[in-house]
Amino acid sequence: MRIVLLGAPGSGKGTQSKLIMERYKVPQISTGDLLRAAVSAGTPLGQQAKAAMDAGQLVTDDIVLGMIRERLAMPDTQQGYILDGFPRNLAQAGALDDLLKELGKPLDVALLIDVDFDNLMQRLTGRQTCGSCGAVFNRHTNPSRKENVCDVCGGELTHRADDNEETIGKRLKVYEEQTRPLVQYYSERSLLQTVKGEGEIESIYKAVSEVLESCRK
Ligand SMILES: Nc1ncnc2c1ncn2[C@@H]1O[C@H](COP(=O)(O)OP(=O)(O)O)[C@@H](O)[C@H]1O
Repeated sequence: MRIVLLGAPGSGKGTQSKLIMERYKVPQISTGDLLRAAVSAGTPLGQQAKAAMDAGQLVTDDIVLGMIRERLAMPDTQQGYILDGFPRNLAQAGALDDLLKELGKPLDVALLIDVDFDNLMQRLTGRQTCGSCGAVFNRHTNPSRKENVCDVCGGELTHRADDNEETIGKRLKVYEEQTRPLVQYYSERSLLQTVKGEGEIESIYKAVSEVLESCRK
């Protein structure tokens, strides 16, 4: 199944992607993760991308499209994939359509995880990630947890470089201006499905999997 996951920063796309990946055995392709890996490896591409990422702006379409083109040529995407954080604007969506036309493998669904603005802000400002095992926590929603210690492995919790209040505001603005138009784009192509991304992770995932099952038929 070929899935585009849409949603603002903090909407839970990454969390839901991982659950979908386990169930459907398709890889999650996160342009954010690919870019962060390039930045920490210090590749030329990473060096180019870093400034835009730190400022909460989008990295240029050329860089991101090159990465996606390479990734979709890998054999593990034959049975499908989850695109998480891509496309992020109309130009990227058009380029993705062209690429998939070339490959003869169109998308099955664009799934929007819909979360209110206030909720997003709270989630993003409290987000902490374990440096050892990658688990994600929120100090607003589980304040009883020991400060900066991972519940899963005891590792140290860190903030993502772009999870500070100023950058968060910019990322949400970029989402509103550049990414939200994709909702209409996919709706016009009869590919859009929406689930509410508030409440328990498991109940959101239940709604997500119901949508995906209905798309498989
Ligand atoms: N498809 C993309 N196009 C341009 N820039 C991107 C794309 N995906 C990720 N980025 C860059 O990486 C940053 C982090 O992306 P991501 O991990 O998806 O974050 P978020 O949690 O804000 O959705 C973005 O703010 C942006 O600078």
